[in-house]
Amino acid sequence: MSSVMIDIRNVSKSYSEQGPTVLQDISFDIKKGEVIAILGKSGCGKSTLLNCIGGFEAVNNGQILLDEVSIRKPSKRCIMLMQNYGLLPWRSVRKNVELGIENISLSKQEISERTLHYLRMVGLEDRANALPSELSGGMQQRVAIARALAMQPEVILMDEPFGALDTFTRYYLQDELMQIQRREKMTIVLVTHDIDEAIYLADRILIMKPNPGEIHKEIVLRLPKERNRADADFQHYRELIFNEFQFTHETTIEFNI
Ligand SMILES: Nc1ncnc2c1ncn2[C@@H]1O[C@H](COP(=O)(O)OP(=O)(O)OP(=O)(O)O)[C@@H](O)[C@H]1O
Repeated sequence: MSSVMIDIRNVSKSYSEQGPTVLQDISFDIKKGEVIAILGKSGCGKSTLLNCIGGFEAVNNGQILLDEVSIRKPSKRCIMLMQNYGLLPWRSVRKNVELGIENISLSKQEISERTLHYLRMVGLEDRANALPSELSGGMQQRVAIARALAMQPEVILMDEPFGALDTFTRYYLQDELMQIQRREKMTIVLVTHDIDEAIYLADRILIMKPNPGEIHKEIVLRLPKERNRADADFQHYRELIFNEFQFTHETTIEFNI
């Protein structure tokens, strides 16, 4: 994992001429196969940054390069996984996964085989004919992950992908995602509010600060790929990040007994 894949150079962004600067002079790079988490308080510009990387929003200054070519519009090499799953309610699970690969030059059999392959990978091949409404939130997110994987992108952008799920489903899907990421060697950029999720999944965490949105700190996680939320190194990073957000030690409470 060494070559730079995405290069974000001095990027600034406002949504309108008179509007506030949402992103200011943001620069960092993302290596092929790397998992980057972008962490920050609400409104600091995380989703805006992700949308600029995906080519859904234009930048005002600077540029974003994918393999040295400027990103100006969305591409199949780099796709977005939304928090609300983006499934079509009238299409079966299988048909939802096929949606992403219908318009590329694959035969019907190839589409069907690829769809089943990724549904199997997320453990849902036996629900292929169900409608999204017949599945739990976690299962719907697995369908969305299978649909994204079936497109075989090189980069997956994730905006709070597990935010709406309960803790156990979230842990389960985080584990599943990491196994798939290792197998498929995808590059992932993950926006999250969840400090533990960032430490559990990422190689590197970028902490943003708001008004205007800037990269405040980069934390390289020197942890093995197989992580344990309970071990001392994990706690060390948790404390480091909590302190960055000044969650801890803002006030001292004394108890007089
Ligand atoms: N399409 C838009 N038009 C105008 N302003 C926008 C638009 N999208 C976002 N903003 C503004 O840009 C700022 C950053 O929003 P953004 O959604 O990128 O932040 P965020 O860090 O992802 O927030 P959250 O964690 O709450 O999702 C906010 O002030 C928001 O109101």
